[in-house]
Amino acid sequence: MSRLSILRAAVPRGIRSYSVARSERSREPGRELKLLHYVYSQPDLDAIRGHPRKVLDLIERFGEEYQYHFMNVGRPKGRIVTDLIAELRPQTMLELGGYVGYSAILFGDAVRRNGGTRYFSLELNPEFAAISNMLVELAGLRDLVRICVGRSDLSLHRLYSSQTVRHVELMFLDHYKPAYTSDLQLCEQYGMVSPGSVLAADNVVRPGNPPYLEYVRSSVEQKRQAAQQKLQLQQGGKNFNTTGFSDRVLASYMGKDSAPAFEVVGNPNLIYRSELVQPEGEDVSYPGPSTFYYWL
Ligand SMILES: C[S@@+](CC[C@H](N)C(=O)[O-])C[C@H]1O[C@@H](n2cnc3c(N)ncnc32)[C@H](O)[C@@H]1O
Repeated sequence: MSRLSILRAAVPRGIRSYSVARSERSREPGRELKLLHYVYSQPDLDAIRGHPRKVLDLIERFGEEYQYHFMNVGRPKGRIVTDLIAELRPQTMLELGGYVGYSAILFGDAVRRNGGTRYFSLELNPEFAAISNMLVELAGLRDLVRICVGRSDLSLHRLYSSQTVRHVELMFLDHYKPAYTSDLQLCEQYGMVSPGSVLAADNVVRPGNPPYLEYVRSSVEQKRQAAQQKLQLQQGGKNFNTTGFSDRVLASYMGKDSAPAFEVVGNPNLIYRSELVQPEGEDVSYPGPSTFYYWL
């Protein structure tokens, strides 16, 4: 089960604990396409059409019935983000890593119910993006959710330079772990992430994301020094900081030899405020807590 953390500009929340059911679910290749067939072969498809919750229920039911593992954010962590959406009422929300659309449907629906108008789901894998698109369509969220196919840094650059998105109100990070920091820095450099932005990042404690946590917890002075050092060494942002990641994480999605598309140092003057929040759990056997960070 994946983890999630949230960064936000608001009153800190309390610490809650939660755990996640562990099971030996299959990671068989092609299960995502099977999911699409399963959903679209439902006899009561017309009753499902236009109902985001029913589409989410089907995604969950398919995984449970066939013991397939899907990398969806799921309900406990999802609830924390939907609570954030209800509180912040963002007009526009972005997610990095859309997979088959579970979070886009869950959060896109919440954005719409809270008066928002746009949800951008950035997904690297064109097959996942296509599946997501079809599920978003079925959920009746086509007008709100836009799926951007390709690597997140290029999509962020395109969204910024086309003036489609100038300020990130709420962003959900759930993609290639080493890209969390470089994508955040890219958003900072463009001014898309600025005071008032709220970031929710999954998996920062387990399997962990030490560079990201270090970056957002650093002081302005520390970040200025790091930025200067980076520029002096002419390392720029062309390498992902891979410190503390397992080989498995580095090899996932983009691959261990991948690099960010842009040389950026971010905006060291931004101050983030973070707080650990653990969502309420389901299964005490799960060995570690999930964490949520709130940033200002
Ligand atoms: C954990 S899944 C996302 C789950 C989804 N947020 C949900 O809860 O339904 C991670 C996804 O990020 C995508 N991904 C990985 N690296 C990416 C990148 N650099 N840009 C865009 N998407 C990426 C993967 O293809 C995968 O579909």
